[in-house]
Amino acid sequence: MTIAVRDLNVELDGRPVLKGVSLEVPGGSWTAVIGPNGAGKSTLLRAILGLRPGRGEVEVAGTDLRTLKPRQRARVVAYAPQIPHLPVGMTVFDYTLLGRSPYIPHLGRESAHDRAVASEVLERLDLTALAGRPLDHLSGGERQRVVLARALAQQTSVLLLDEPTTALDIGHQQQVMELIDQLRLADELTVVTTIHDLTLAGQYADRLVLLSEGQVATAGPPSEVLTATVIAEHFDARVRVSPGPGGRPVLSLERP
Ligand SMILES: Nc1ncnc2c1ncn2[C@@H]1O[C@H](COP(=O)(O)OP(=O)(O)OP(=O)(O)O)[C@@H](O)[C@H]1O
Repeated sequence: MTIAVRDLNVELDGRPVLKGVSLEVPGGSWTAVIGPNGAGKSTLLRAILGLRPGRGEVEVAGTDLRTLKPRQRARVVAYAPQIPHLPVGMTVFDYTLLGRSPYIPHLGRESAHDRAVASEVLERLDLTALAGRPLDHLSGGERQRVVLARALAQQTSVLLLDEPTTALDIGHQQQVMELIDQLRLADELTVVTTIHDLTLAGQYADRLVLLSEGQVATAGPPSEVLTATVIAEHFDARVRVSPGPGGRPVLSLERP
């Protein structure tokens, strides 16, 4: 499912946060939205989801998600927010099962299939041992994977993930990124992630979109976007960029 954003402008508290943003994410591809703190990355994800009103067009497979009811929307797009609301006392399994809500009839109960999907997702994310644990008894990284589990349990064609790896150790970062990539290839998922780890973004995404002060500063394949000059200009950081696996750029910080 293609995502198309055209000339999107979003104001929050009367302040322009996104200014004339346009981007096209082809179906089955992975786009990483990068940029400094406060650039508007999370706002862009929420606008695609239809949760931030704005001027301009946002379409997923030709449909403006703002015109859909929440249940319909949740069958098309799954969203893992950066700071999720986690119900106190709810177990990991029940929280993951919430991802099946769009498929459960009103006043109905989840089916054996819904429970099987939730179990399978927990297994793939290495969370089976925590299934009965309350959410408030988890570490930050465990909680982050559970939020991703809930999103994956929705089995949508589009995944919007806001900083899915920030709290994860290096092994779980790799596991989560590999899993997203496998799902993308196997099920032709369209993925948009915000991500601060630029090397990780460059290793997995087909395309990077660099937001700066609410505007698209540059967009393209990782090797074109992740240059020392671009990073210095927009992040005020000194980095060395060397070719990594498959020619994809690897960044290392250089002390001034
Ligand atoms: N609900 C809100 N009301 C008013 N301003 C907001 C709101 N949410 C975010 N902002 C402002 O909008 C700008 C963009 O915020 P956003 O969260 O989209 O940035 P970001 O690029 O995701 O940042 P970060 O990398 O720090 O997560 C920031 O200046 C922020 O202070």
